[in-house]
Amino acid sequence: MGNSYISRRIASFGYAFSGIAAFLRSEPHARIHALATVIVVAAGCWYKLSAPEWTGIIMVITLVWVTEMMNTVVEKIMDHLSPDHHPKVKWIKDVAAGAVLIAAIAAAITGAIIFIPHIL
Ligand SMILES: Nc1ncnc2c1ncn2[C@@H]1O[C@H](COP(=O)(O)OP(=O)(O)OP(=O)(O)O)[C@@H](O)[C@H]1O
Repeated sequence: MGNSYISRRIASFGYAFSGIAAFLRSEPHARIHALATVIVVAAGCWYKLSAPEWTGIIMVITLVWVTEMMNTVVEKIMDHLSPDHHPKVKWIKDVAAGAVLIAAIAAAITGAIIFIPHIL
């Protein structure tokens, strides 16, 4: 029983990693986020950010990735369940996109607060 529980948990990790790979393969947005993440992490190493600064950067990078992935999931669900144009679908997709926008604004402000003093 213990072994099968562990095998199921390992399989779940496999599905989660294949989900991340599928997101990167199918969504051009995801590749832009990946490039932006690499640039921000490289800049963080270059400016030798402190532990609290890294924590802030990692939190907002995560927030942007998670909201973008959930927004994509919402879009795919709605396109699958309701391919026709519908005001309720518009509301759902617009609110999901709004969540991504909030995360992106928070990331831009946090990035500015952390990096501008280093650059100056
Ligand atoms: N079935 C629909 N019914 C009503 N409005 C829709 C529908 N599909 C899309 N829209 C409108 O078009 C906008 C864009 O939707 P879409 O699914 O094309 O996402 P997108 O912003 O192009 O995302 P991506 O570029 O990641 O594909 C939605 O936010 C919504 O306002």
